[in-house]
Amino acid sequence: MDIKYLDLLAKEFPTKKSVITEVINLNAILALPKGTEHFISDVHGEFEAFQHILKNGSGRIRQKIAYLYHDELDSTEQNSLATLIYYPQEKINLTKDLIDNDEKLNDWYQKQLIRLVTVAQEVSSKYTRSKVRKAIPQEYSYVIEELLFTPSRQKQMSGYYNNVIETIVTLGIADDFIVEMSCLIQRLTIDHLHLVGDIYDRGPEPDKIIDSLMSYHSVDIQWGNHDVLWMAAALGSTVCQANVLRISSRYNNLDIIEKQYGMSIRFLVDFANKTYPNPHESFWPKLADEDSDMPHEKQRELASIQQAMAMIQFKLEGQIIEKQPDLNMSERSHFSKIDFNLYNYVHNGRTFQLNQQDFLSVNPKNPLTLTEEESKVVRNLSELFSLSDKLRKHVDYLFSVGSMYLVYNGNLLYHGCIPLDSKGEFKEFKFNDESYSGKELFDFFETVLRESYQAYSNGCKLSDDQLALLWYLWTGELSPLFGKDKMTTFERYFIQDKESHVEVKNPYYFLREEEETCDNILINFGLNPDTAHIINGHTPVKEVKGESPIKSDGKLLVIDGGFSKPYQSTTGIAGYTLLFNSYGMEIAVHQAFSGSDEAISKGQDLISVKRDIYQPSNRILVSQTDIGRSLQEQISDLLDLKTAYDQGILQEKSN
Ligand SMILES: O=P(O)(O)OC[C@H]1O[C@](O)(COP(=O)(O)O)[C@@H](O)[C@@H]1O
Ligand SMILES: [Mn+2]
Repeated sequence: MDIKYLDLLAKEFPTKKSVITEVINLNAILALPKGTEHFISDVHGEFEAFQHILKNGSGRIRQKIAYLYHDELDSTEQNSLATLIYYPQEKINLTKDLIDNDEKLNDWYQKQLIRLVTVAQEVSSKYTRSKVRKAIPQEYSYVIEELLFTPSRQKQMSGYYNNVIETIVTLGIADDFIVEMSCLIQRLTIDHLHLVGDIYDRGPEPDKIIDSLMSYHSVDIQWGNHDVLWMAAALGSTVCQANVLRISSRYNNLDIIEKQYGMSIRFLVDFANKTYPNPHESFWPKLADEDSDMPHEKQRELASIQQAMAMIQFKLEGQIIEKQPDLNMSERSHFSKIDFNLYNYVHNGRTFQLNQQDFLSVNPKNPLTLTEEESKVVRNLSELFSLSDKLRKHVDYLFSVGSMYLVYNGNLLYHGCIPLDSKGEFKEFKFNDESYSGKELFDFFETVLRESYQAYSNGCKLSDDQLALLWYLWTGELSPLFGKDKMTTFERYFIQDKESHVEVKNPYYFLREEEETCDNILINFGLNPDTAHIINGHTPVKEVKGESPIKSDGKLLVIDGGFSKPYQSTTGIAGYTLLFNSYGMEIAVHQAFSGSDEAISKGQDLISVKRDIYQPSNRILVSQTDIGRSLQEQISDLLDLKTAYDQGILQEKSN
């Protein structure tokens, strides 16, 4: 090994003894069971449901409780302990309301504390002490360490536990202590979280999801089409900004724009009210059940905004399509194709009649040109997007932990698809005389995104190519994040005939049922098809129609979390998440989440079934993971350093 590198390493390990200690420590870590990976996708702004699944580790905590307490506690008591761990403060408050006798309450506290310590011991058992120590909150570190690290039998017998726990209750810090212990259990149950895309759109609180991810202990993100739409909007893409505003008004989520991201869009509301005061019914907002009694006038205003933004969107999209023939999307430049005398347009030899004639902001002679007022709206919006510090912070975060795909512990993770032709060959996307397919296509778009981010961070405007490609990622036929032949937004607004609304999925979505397809993909990404899995988000699994999230005999797993309330009628249940721990992989099936209040009062996890994907014959150890491989490299470097000390090439430094 390079002597310069050894010299550097020697600064951290100046003596032979310190080298040996570290080698023993790292070797011990390699022999531990692998940590639990948790995969979640398509959370679509549903913060509460997302939090619930984070808190319960997709049922993992409830499993641990069942394992520890199957003899001692019945299922209701086990649920109650689980709820305490997920929502400690709320559960304490609820209990205080129910128990008005101090003695009984103290008794309750003591019981719960002992149970929490037992669960915490169980979930910390597969980590080194040093890792657990780092996760323990400062305030009670001494007591928690004392309770966790000393053999429980011995202490239970001597009454030691009861004594410590009694003191906690007498000192009046039991509430705090329970909260800290519960958070520690949550923290230790999941070692690493993968979010397989689509944090944004449809639901009300994507910003809170990102905030909670930012404080989560270990996470990566595979960008979804909706995430990239917001990232591109933040980087100054006006066409993506128009899409974001259109979708936000469609789902009554303008508060995200105005309150959370601090953009004051009064000018847009005024413009929309004036330009489209009587919007067509197809622009009416999609409301959550709890908002269904929204006053008509407010709904009308949202529809006006949606229509005004849709018109701007279709113009800007048409402009990009005409400027960039390489996108191969001329069919999607709708306004250029409309006959504004007959209000119809011809597509594939068929004439489609439009369902409305309200094109008040469109000049039939120059249908793609923004009016002066629209230009002003676009300029103002663009400025607002560039000024939002919070959005900027969130997008910085998405770039820092996110990517188009990820290879992690021998598995391949991506949101959408690998575009294929009907024979299963990788489809080529041609742009500026270059062709990209398979992994190269993902890498190409990743570079486009990162270079655009760099340019924007340096205060530069994005190039036309960059702007075109970012928008294409959202909606283009060969976008690995989208995976359909077209996005029929225009048709759904303007054409009655439902046939025109169909979006045809890329052949990938039926070919992924076959092992050969999955093997080809895995090989293309440099993975071993005999052991690797593909983890895929994006498409709701239609369980009601008999579809399974497990494809190709378990090689590919679709884990659309089905969080999005407006889509739950399609899926039949809410959706799926995945766990990968030292015993193998299992899919958790979730029922629709009806709010944390209900979860607390009913004490239910809403996870109905677990399906095993694969179970290796032996437990998987850290040595078999990516981290394990890097620890093995560190050990080998340290052994080189030891040899250098042994042979006198380097001198030990005593301090
Ligand atoms: O139901 P909406 O809001 O009109 O959205 C439909 C659009 O969303 C998409 O399904 C994309 O969103 P997803 O990534 O969540 O599937 C498009 O294919 C479709 O045109
Ligand atoms: Mn998606």
